[in-house]
Amino acid sequence: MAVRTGTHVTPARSRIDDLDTKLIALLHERRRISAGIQRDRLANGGVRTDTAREREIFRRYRSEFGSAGTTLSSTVLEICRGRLGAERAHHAIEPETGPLRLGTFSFANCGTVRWGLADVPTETGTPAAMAAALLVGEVDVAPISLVEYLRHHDELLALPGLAIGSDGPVLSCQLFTRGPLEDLAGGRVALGSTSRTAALLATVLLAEWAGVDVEYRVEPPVLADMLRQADGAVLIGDAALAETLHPRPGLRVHDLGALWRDWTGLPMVFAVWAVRRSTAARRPDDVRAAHAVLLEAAGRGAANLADVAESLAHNGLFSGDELTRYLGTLDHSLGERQLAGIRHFAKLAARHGDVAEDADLTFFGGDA
Ligand SMILES: C=C(O[C@@H]1C=C(C(=O)O)C=C[C@H]1O)C(=O)O
Repeated sequence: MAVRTGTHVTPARSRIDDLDTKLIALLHERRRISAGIQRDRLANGGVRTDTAREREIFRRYRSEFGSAGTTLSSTVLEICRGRLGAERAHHAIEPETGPLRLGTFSFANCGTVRWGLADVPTETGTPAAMAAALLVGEVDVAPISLVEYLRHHDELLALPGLAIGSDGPVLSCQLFTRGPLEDLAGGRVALGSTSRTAALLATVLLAEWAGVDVEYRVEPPVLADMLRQADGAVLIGDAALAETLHPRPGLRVHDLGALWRDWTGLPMVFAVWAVRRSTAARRPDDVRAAHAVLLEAAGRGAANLADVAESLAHNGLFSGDELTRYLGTLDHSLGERQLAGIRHFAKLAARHGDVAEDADLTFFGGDA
């Protein structure tokens, strides 16, 4: 189908539409074939999926497209065989020895921990890529979006004392609109595809606090494109921070951490650190050691925020002062108030149908 801009059809756009049509048809075909293979595997007494094979697929996409390839392959697999199910955790491929593989987010929100980790090798990626890597066993201990944790709570354990959140403004989980929130009623909000928690928080806040009914669409996290088709947009990470520190004229920036605290009086936790239950059961001492390394790294980073900020400023996106302010705003703690925030959010999330009623945090070591 051709797309019209003004009165004339753009040939390049119509080629893109053709390609999307073909990609969608290919995905349908892939899903049909995959369903047949899954049926055969189950009929022969096997499990529905083959983790080694899926890892091969992840690697292939990753070698083509980097961390976006990991996200893409996890989405392709999700379309073809359903969500990552409990059965796969038991089949994640895990080395029995050697150091556990640590993950962090590529965003500045992990800057403090990354700086503290210094030479400890880590994998970095977007929250979506890290969630996929943790669930399929490509990393062992990594931060994960709170919503992804809650969706997979029966496969994961959270690490005590470490999170990514805020007790008030967060600066990097934002809803951008042209007018007041009430004006969104009956309109459309684009949700950046890198986000799970902020996206769900925005939908909860708009429905339950602002009382507006809105249509949602997941879009690539590029603000200008998102707002071309929608009245509001949710962004996270460095892109959100940049659009907050240097706002576009005419746009209103609603800080989701601040809205949540105004509404509930509680801090918001956007991500926690987690380990697969299977890894925790098989290598408890190694997980304990990795946990200690992470807590120490976070502490060392927090005690040297100006240096952390300088190291991050080298990428040229933000100044050292901006980063010092941002890193000081983030809350990496996971105490009683943060847990109360998580539980309150989990209840609201369940009401909106995105996480199970019984989803809760279970901690490695059995405490908070
Ligand atoms: C504070 C942040 O929290 C994050 C928000 C996430 C989400 O919305 O799913 C996931 C991980 C964190 O990166 C941020 O993105 O800056």
